[in-house]
Amino acid sequence: MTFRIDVLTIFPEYLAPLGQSLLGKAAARGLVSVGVHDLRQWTDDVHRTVDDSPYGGGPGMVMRPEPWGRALEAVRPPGTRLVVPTPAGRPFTQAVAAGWATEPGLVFACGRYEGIDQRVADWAAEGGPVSEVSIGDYVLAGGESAVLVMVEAVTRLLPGVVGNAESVEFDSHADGLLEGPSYTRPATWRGREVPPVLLSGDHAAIARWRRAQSLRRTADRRPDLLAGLPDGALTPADRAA
Ligand SMILES: COc1ccc2nc(C(=O)O)sc2c1
Repeated sequence: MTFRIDVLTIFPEYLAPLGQSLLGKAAARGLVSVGVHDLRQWTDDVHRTVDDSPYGGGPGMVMRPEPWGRALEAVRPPGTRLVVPTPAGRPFTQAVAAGWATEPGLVFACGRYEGIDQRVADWAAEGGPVSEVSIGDYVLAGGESAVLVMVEAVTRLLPGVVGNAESVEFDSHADGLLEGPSYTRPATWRGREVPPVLLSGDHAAIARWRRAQSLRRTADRRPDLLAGLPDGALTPADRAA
């Protein structure tokens, strides 16, 4: 089953990286298909206008609803989730990415200026799920960077995209915790040793050590993740770590 991604933007060249590396290989293998569309195709004036002044006054410009309505009618398969990156969105998380990866595809609407007329998302909700999401507590100039982030997070979870499926399973956030430290050769580098347990061949001890490191790093860097774990996620051994 090919996962279909469509992106609507006034800066299609910004999404060129979607054709590279991991996603490029996945597309070449038919796992993913990507369409990037210039919103101005659906404008209705000689100047190809996509923005206008905000009702009620205020700084900046708002993206007009008409081009978006026509573009979404042309591009969005019925029932497909519409994702609208916005600083006012719900958090985009690994769990959200995992959920979206089980769907047939996604359509992304990249805002610019002060955002898209709210009636577009409200109207689009009549034709399928709409997710207004943010990739973090900072403000970008537009949705394009956020789309690159979200497309990468989602597509790497699709079956067959990442070579070693196990590596996805042990990613940071995959189990709600941060990944612990990783090491490779040489065993000693500039006077620094690799933790001996990793050279011991004792796989049970290595697994315990890695879990303890993951818990310690999460408690230190992201205590909010620990607080958000479901009941029973931490074993007695975890609590003793
Ligand atoms: C106008 O469109 C925007 C502007 C800023 C912005 N910032 C985002 C974020 O996720 O931080 S998404 C997004 C979309």
